[in-house]
Amino acid sequence: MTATAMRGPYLLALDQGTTSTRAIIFDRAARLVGSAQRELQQFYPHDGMVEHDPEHIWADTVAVIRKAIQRAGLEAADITAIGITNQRETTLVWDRRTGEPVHKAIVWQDRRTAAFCRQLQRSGLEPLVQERTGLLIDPYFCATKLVWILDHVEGTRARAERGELAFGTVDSFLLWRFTSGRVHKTDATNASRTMLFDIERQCWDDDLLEAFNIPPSLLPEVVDCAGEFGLTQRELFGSAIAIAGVAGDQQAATFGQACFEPGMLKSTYGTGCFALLNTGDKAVRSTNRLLTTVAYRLDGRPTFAIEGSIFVAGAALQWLRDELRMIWTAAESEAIAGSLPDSGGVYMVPAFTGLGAPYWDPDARGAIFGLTRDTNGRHLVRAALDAVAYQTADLTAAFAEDLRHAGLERQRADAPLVIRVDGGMVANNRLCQSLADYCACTIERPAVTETTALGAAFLAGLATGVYETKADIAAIWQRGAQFNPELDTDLRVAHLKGWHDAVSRVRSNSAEGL
Ligand SMILES: Nc1ncnc2c1ncn2[C@@H]1O[C@H](COP(=O)(O)OP(=O)(O)O)[C@@H](O)[C@H]1O
Ligand SMILES: O=P(O)(O)OC[C@H](O)CO
Repeated sequence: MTATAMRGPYLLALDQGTTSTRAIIFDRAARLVGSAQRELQQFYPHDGMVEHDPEHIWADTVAVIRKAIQRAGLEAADITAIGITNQRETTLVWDRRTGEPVHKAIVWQDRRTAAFCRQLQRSGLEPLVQERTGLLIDPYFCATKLVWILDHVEGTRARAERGELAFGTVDSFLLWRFTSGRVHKTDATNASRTMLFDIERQCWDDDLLEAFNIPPSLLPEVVDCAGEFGLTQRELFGSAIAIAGVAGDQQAATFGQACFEPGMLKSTYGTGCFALLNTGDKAVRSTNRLLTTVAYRLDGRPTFAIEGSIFVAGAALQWLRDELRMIWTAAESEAIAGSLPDSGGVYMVPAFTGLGAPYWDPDARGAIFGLTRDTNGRHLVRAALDAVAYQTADLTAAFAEDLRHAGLERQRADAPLVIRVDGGMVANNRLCQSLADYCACTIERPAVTETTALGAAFLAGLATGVYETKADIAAIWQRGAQFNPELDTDLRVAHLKGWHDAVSRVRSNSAEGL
């Protein structure tokens, strides 16, 4: 269907992700009307360091929005509102007067503060961090990255103390630029990833700010995910557009998947994998080292989630493609892996940047086990896909236990756990089947798999009356495909055991195990 055959209102989602920046325009029924995308340059200045250029992020943002509007055959005035969604935890500091960043953005994957985090753990700060923020001490989150900038970029601490600088995640930086410095805000989901935000009281935490020695004047105001975030400067797109929604990308995907009820679970498979389980108005504390986070906040009321974050999912296939040159495209992994009954006893633990949930081991490194004389490239491809499924199975086991502890078991104990999946990898049917097999649950793939962008559009639509309630949005969500477990239970148990043996051998303290 062409844009002209469709009718407004139109919502524009800006999805600023780790590897690319996308603008997607949806109509009210979540049909895609126009889109544009730009790859984002990655900087690896040193082992374990990952940076982005904030000026690239800004230039790409403006360019993809203009292009998407043009491709949709629309004008800025036709867009009801913009929803912003972004790679989370990536940390920026800029000058309040000029808007100029003082350093490149330090990306969520960056491990430069690993030693500092170990020192903080030894100092006994972790229980306070867990209680207030729902997080664990890890280089992943903003706080230690921000401290690094204040301590390593000459003059920044003094300038911060004089109130001259602003800190924010990518959403805040974009809001600042869109509004020419008039708005310094973030939403509660992005704030909940900083390690400085009290998720129960929904405010910045003075004790943590003091412990990290962070001047409060740096911080943005924290607001709901749907509301008034200001207008884009008129010169940018021809006329001003209202910004009416903001959420971190994994939370936006949760919203785009219409996971509005406690017990609903989504898992997104891109560079990494991030699974969020809605726990309603209760901030459930994990007994399995999962994170407690804000899923979304509307009308001042937070809805919480527990989250399992896996750092490497699709990135393992990129590695097979770019470094080992075993495949030409990630997509061909489906046929290659599907040509084998299993990985032939080969296990790949893709801990390239350490292990995330539930292990949280920044010093673990990747390994391949079980090689024999007849192992070939196809086994490695299968092992890479299976590793994504095994890691998800670790998360679902942890989710199930946490729910039991919290007395939040699914409404019907005999109903299979359902995971709504999305992200670039889930085009792969072999992966979806392995997810169903190893997690022993039903996998639902929506008709629209751009759920991150869709979630941001939904939030902007809620704020502007395009949708009246979340129920309107839930009615739009449609299943595209379903996968059910087919693997024999004994094989499932044996393969998971093989995986856990492999994981225990890459742990930096291998005695710890799971
Ligand atoms: N058909 C496929 N099978 C397996 N992996 C895929 C497939 N298509 C894309 N990928 C992987 O998905 C990732 C891209 O997904 P995307 O959601 O765009 O990621 P991100 O938002 O993290 O940049 C890449 O790592 C790529 O290797
Ligand atoms: O940009 P993505 O899709 O790789 O997501 C990154 C996450 O938000 C990191 O927490």
